Amino acid sequence: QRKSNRRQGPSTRAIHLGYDPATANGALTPPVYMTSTYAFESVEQGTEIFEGKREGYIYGRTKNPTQGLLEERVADLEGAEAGLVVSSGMGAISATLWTLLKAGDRVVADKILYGNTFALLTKGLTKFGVSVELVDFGDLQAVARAAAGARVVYFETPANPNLRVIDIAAVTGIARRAGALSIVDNTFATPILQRPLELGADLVVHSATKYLGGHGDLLAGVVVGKAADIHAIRMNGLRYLTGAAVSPLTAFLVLRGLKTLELRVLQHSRSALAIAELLAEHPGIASLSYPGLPGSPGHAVAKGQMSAGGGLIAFELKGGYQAGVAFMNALEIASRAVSLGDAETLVQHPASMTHAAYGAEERLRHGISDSLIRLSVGLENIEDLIDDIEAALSAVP
Ligand SMILES: C/C=C(/N=C/c1c(COP(=O)(O)O)cnc(C)c1O)C(=O)O
Repeated sequence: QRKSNRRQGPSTRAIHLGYDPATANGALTPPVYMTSTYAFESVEQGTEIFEGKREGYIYGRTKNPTQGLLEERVADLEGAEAGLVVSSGMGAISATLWTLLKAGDRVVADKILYGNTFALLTKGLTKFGVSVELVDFGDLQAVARAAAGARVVYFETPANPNLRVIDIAAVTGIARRAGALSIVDNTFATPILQRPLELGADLVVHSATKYLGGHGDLLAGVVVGKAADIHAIRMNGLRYLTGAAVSPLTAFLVLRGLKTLELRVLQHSRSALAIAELLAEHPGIASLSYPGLPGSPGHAVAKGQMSAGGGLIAFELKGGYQAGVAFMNALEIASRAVSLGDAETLVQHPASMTHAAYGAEERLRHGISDSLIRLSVGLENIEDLIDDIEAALSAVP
């Protein structure tokens, strides 16, 4: 019997919750159920499971024991009743939105989103009669005006790619008062640094491809929230709207990633802060955005909802686009690659890569400049990263 009934920390829960080796021949790590279907003891048993009268597994597109343990652990980390894991972040976002929305509904979303989320909203949902209104979520009056009559209010914070920070409690409060559901994409911060459900959000989505998996070796997506909502997204959004089922092997790899999530996110944050401080002092930097840095645009709001700044930094060089390209091409440890949250440091050019879906005019209107650089700070030793960045900065003509 434990001395205190204190709640265990996130790492302890991410490593131990919901699995007892005694249930699997003593295997310390959970089995990977590589099966597409499940045998019933009798027709009657199968019928009862289909009817939902009896717990059980039917077919790999909706449920799997390895996936289920991961869903339990991610939901626990986010403080959610339930979770659903699918095959990519876009799979989680589309399964969620297709389940909640029908023709005639309206979505209010922040203007700064991952490029393909922007495309799903503006080019995907609108084809089926859903209207989408992009609003500056920094202007709470504008959000309140737009949220009236909306079905969903959707945003990322910190947002991809310029690390814009949005006040979760303020925006989710506006959504609730308007009778709209609020959905927050928590990919950049992770539940280690911020838990939007505790701040009023109804649903949280993740690209588990990023920090949750943490090793650049998989694609997966997550949505967590109330059990009834997650059940509906599983049985509609996953089962027949998207079919975006995750591989049990991938679920096992994300389970493995979760064991070090806290360690990694705190290390990413320490290294990113050290690099942000270096860039803030560098004469060649024109603009810098890092939620954990005093003076950075979203720092005041970030301090109220994030326990550290995370691993992403967005900045521009004084020489604009050309200087940015020269800098990125001169890096030797950082890889020129999209994605983020990997052990490897990654650098990319949003305007021509992750946010090309916006188009040049929309990018400018939404504050994604052609000279913006997005840096995902990895787990390499910080001295090596600083040497690499300083050398690349001095290589800029
Ligand atoms: C190449 C991918 C990048 N991002 C993706 C992403 C997704 C979509 O997640 P999947 O890629 O479908 O797992 C959802 N939500 C956020 C905040 C994201 O950044 C990238 O920016 O570099």
